[in-house]
Order: sequence, then C-alpha cells, then structure tokens
Amino acid sequence: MDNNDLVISTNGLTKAYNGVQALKSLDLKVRKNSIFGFLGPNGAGKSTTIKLLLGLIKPTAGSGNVFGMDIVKESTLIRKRIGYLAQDPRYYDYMSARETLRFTARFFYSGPKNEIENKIDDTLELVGLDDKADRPIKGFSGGERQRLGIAQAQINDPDLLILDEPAASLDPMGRRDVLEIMEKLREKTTIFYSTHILSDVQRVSDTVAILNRGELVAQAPIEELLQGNGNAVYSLVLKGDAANARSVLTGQPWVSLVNTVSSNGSTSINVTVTDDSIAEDRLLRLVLEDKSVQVKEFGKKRYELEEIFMNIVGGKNNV
Ligand SMILES: Nc1ncnc2c1ncn2[C@@H]1O[C@H](COP(=O)(O)OP(=O)(O)OP(=O)(O)O)[C@@H](O)[C@H]1O
Repeated sequence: MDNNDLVISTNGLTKAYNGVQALKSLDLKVRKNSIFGFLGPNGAGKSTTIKLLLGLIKPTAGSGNVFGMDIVKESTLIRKRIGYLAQDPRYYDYMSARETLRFTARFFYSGPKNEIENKIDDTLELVGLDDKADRPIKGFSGGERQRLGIAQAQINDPDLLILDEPAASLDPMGRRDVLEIMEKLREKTTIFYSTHILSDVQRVSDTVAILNRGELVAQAPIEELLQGNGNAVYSLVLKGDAANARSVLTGQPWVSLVNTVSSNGSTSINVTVTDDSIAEDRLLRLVLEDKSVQVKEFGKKRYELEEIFMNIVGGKNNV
C-alpha cells in the first residue's frame, strides 16, 4: 500500500489508564476514501483509539499519523481537517437544527461568509433534515439527533469523518437512515466509524478492523474477511437415503468435515473442504453419481461477519 494513500496510520499505538491497558500496540491503516468499520464489543478500546487520533488524549507508547501529521505534535492542524461525531452528541435543545449548524459554522466553517447559509441548506438536505430545519431540537427523535450530529461534523467538508457509534442507539429505521447518509458521504470523504453492530459493518464498510480487549485481531477488506478462514463450506439438500453420499464425501482427502441434519425424508449436508478448486470440480459430480439420492439444493456457503467475529474473538464477549 502506498503511504500517500493512507489517511490514518498508527504504529504500536498504546494507551494505559492508571496501569490498565485499554489499547495494546495498535497498527491501523486506513486508506483514503474508504469507509472503515472499527468493530469491537463494549470496552474493546474503540473510543480510546478515536480520542488518540483526535489528540484529545496522549498515547502511553507508540505513534500515529493522520494526513501524514503526528497525532501528538500536530493535533490542532489535524483536527481542522476532521469532522467528529461523539458517541452521545449534546445540543441546546431550544435551538433549531439550522441555528445549531449556524453556531457550528461560526467555529468550523472556513469558506466564504456569504456562502454559509447555502452550505447550511445543502447540509440539512444531505442529512434529510431540510423539512425540520426550523423546529427546536427538543422534539427530535434519536435518529434525527444523530443526523444533525453528522451534519455538524460535515459542515466544513472534512477530509476525514470520525463517527463514534453513529447508529448504536437507534431503531432499525433510524439506523438505516444514518447508514444511507454514510453511503452518500463516502464519495466526498474518508469515513472511520466505530460500532459494535456487525450487520451495519457488513452493510456499509469496505474495510473492517476488529478490536478485542485492546488488541487488533483482524484488519482486512470486508470481502476478504467474508471469504472466511481459507476453507470453503458447501451446502446440499438431498432427498432419499443420504448415508452413502455422506460416507463417500467423508472419505475424500480434500474434505475435512461433513455435517448432516435429516428431517422429513430430506437431508441437509454441510461439507467443509480444504481444497476449493478440487471441490468445485468434483463435489457435485460425486453426489450426482449416487442414484439413491436426488440433489434438491446445492450452493457454496458465504460466511457471515458474525461467524467470523465470533470465531476471532472466541465468543468471550457479549456482542
Ligand atoms: N478515563 C478512563 N480511565 C480509566 N479507564 C478508562 C478510561 N476510559 C476508558 N477506560 C477503560 O479502557 C477500556 C477501553 O474503553 P473504551 O471506551 O475505549 O472502549 P470502547 O470500545 O469504546 O467501548 P464502548 O463501546 O463501551 O464505549 C475499558 O476497559 C474502559 O473501562
């Protein structure tokens, strides 16, 4: 990976609070224009990482760069180019969304003054709050409050958006809206967001890092992770007596595991293989040769992120 392509890069980044290691030697690489899901259960160290990147706290050891600048020495310059949504954004509830954005723009908008109102209108539209722009925030739903937070973070067209659990507290509709806005924004900026919700990561991220107890346990493009651990699993549904098919499959040197479940005269079989190219060529042929069964369904199983996550973190945490 070309280093000029990296928006965030950390090297052995470590943070201890009073001797308790919250983050252990983190090596993170976030590519420009990616939408990077930073996944981990509660207490994994996600917020600690975000605070370090923003220069709000100092590392105990290691280093980090954002836009090629040092997160300790150049944090003021870095923050000018970042939009940040905190985990629990607070507002003046008597103010409207428009007034709130005006207030934010006073501090963070660096474009021409006569453009501010247009910019506010565009941003309200982007997050779908244009029709509620002049109502007090007091009556806003959780999803609307989060979308306003994204609007605030986006007002100065940042080169990097950092969102701390942007959808965690929302109902499914609210989550969908926030994820859709993130999808739209990925064309304009790089998005680094933390979450403990697996399905959100699977839906919008292109790269994912998994943090567990302060340690990075995986970091890869999502497609790579979803391909699983190198083994492929095929699933079949057979009608008839599947005993022979089962023993033929079990006897193949490229098959490592065969699981069967029978009910109402049909049998579901999951076959884990160690050599996928042989399996592609031979597996279905072998079963079709067996005249005591009919093949009703055949397919390759796609790993769900949840399985991968549970495999990696060993099911030790409640997610
Ligand atoms: N200021 C602090 N002082 C002491 N310990 C802290 C402090 N901040 C965080 N920790 C501890 O560091 C660990 C990591 O916390 P962090 O908030 O980074 O996790 P997280 O992944 O963001 O979790 P959550 O999703 O619950 O916010 C936790 O064990 C937490 O209790």
